[in-house]
Amino acid sequence: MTKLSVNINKIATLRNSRGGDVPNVLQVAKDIESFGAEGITVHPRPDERHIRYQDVRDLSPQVTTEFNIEGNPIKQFVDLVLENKPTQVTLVPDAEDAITSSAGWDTVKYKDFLTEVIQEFKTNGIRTSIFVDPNPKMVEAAQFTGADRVEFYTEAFAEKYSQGNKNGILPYVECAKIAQEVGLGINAGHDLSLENIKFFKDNIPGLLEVSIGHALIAESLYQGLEVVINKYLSYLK
Ligand SMILES: CC(=O)[C@@H](O)[C@H](O)COP(=O)(O)O
Ligand SMILES: NCC(=O)COP(=O)(O)O
Repeated sequence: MTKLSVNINKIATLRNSRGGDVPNVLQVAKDIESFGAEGITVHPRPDERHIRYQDVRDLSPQVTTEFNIEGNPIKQFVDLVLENKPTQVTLVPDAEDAITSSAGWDTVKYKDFLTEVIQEFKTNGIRTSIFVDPNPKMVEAAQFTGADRVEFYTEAFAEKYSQGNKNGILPYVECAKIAQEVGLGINAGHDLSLENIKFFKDNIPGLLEVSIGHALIAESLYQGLEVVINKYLSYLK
């Protein structure tokens, strides 16, 4: 059984575009949970272009499923996570001006840094996961940071799959084996969608959790559009 954690960054993007409170991020998170999702993921970025630090504070006491906070562990992020004590923190090495996450950690080069931050989170009872490319060397070295899990960066798989190339799964299969051998739990995310999720899940043994945002929100828009348009039409008759 793989848990679905819904990334609600895009809900915050929509809200921020008008400066008001529609849609209400907290209410959407509660609804997502009531529809059966097993977790809520947020990825506050330093410019707060979508999820704001205050959203994290508001969500933290209200999320009743697994709360996963993702981000680059700069001081203000570490403080935010420690203040809110989510179920899981996922460390992502993204640049401040990154449009979205675009690479996993170099777990060899940043071993000491990651070990230190992870230790602090674990001491505070927070499960830790580190975002990694499907690179055997990086997954192997992740065990020495003390992380509980790795999150496979699935963009490369998703891109190949959308072009009809199913071989993009192979590095992930190899890395999943390594992760299991060295005792790391397996999460995955980035560009997973209704199109590719079943194939990914069926090929990755021990997949504990996926976090999905961009495609899931776009798919929800498409699948909800007809219902909503028909409601408007009925009121306009
Ligand atoms: C860690 C990761 O894979 C990201 O996909 C993510 O959390 C999405 O971030 P944005 O919503 O800022 O693109
Ligand atoms: N960790 C990945 C995530 O939270 C969502 O990524 P995406 O589905 O928005 O690409």
